Amino acid sequence: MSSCTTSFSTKVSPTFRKNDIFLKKQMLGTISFSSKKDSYLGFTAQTSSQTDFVSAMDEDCKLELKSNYISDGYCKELEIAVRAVHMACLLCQRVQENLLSETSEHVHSKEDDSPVTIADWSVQAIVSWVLSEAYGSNVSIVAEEDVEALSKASAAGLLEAVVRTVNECLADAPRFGLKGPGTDLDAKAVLEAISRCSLAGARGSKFWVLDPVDGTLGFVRGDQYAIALALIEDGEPVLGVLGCPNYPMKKEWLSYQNGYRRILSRLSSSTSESSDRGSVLYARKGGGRAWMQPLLRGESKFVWPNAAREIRVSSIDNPALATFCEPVEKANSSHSFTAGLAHSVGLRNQPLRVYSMVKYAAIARGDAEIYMKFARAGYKEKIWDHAAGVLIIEEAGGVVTDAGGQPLDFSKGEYLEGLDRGIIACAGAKLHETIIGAVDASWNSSSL
Ligand SMILES: Nc1ncnc2c1ncn2[C@@H]1O[C@H](COP(=O)(O)OS(=O)(=O)O)[C@@H](OP(=O)(O)O)[C@H]1O
Ligand SMILES: [Mg+2]
Ligand SMILES: [Mg+2]
Ligand SMILES: [Mg+2]
Repeated sequence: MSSCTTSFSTKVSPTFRKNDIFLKKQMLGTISFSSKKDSYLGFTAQTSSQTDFVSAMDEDCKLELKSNYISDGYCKELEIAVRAVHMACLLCQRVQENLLSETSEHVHSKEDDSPVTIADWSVQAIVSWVLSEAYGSNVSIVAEEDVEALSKASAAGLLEAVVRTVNECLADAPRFGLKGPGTDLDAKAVLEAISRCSLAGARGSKFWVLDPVDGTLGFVRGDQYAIALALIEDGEPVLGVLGCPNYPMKKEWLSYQNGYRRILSRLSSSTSESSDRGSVLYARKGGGRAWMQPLLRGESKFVWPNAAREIRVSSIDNPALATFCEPVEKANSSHSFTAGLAHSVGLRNQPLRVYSMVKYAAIARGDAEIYMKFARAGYKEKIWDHAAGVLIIEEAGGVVTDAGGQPLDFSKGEYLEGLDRGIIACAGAKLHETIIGAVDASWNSSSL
């Protein structure tokens, strides 16, 4: 992604021609004419910098493109977010391999008994540091982890491991076309980077949302997990990046359940296969397009830029042929309710139980058609568990709502307030309607 492509249309004089733009825009790379209907001209523009593009168009062409471009843009933000997530994926792969080989690393329990590891804190530090370098230390980020446990005197060894992991990862920054810190970050700088990501520190209507490791349980069990970064503006995700370090470009290994650990250890010892071990998905709001990149190999000389492939949701709309995903843990979503619902709509395939937002990735990539999550009454879904996945599915052609058919509301702080019963993501509107109808039909007789 050394440059960014954006599409838009604008009203111009009927005599305006493609060459008028080409002649004046050498600095922009290419602008190609896509359609001319009445007095509207469609463009696809490739540019390396949002600012160049906007100012050049204004100056030379006298077109009012500024607001158009900015609302369709997020070009620079996406570029940085994708690179930060790639770095985070490699960090997590290294930590997970260490966990699996049972050498050193620690898994801790939070107050709600959920796990947290050095990968969760380290990724949060990395992403926070990269975004702060790009946008200043006032950048607004809301993320899952805090530094309470890490700052205790008894956690000195843990903090040391996090600082070491962060610095190892930042040393790799130039491979991703990013500038590293020059000298290693000390513990204070790492703690600062982590604690900067708080709801209290999120100013204004535009902020980043980060789940440094989603599906930490899957991560510590040597299975699927994701790194999820999104940008929210005016209550809606406008950019989403999902790093899936154990979800290769090829889909086969996704459905390999019961024994993922063995697959992983084989992959890490095999150079040819490990080159296709993970993927990073991303999208910007409004373009109707989403992409996927292979993860760079940890040890190789392969450097940025990385090639991307466009992804699209599945075209299957017949429940009998569809596959549905759901959380692995019964405690996180009712398996009995979805089993009844699956039966009622004629879903025949076994549910694909996968940890983390990899479920959203599976729908966006066309590897499954339906994702359902019905948490127990009283549980409030967090924005970082959904923002990136929702946008990527929508831009890849899918539909995501609550069980009442309403869009998820990212405008009320840390939680998805007002969520009706559960979350339903589908490859298309027809399947979505079917599932929503079935939830209504079976809800009252359920014990949820
Ligand atoms: N009780 C309860 N109900 C519903 N959801 C909960 C619950 N507790 C936690 N969480 C959140 O679920 C996130 C993991 O979701 P998954 O879909 O990966 O679930 S599962 O691990 O496959 O069962 C997980 O995200 P991470 O903490 O990032 O792993 C939690 O935010
Ligand atoms: Mg967690
Ligand atoms: Mg999560
Ligand atoms: Mg998490």
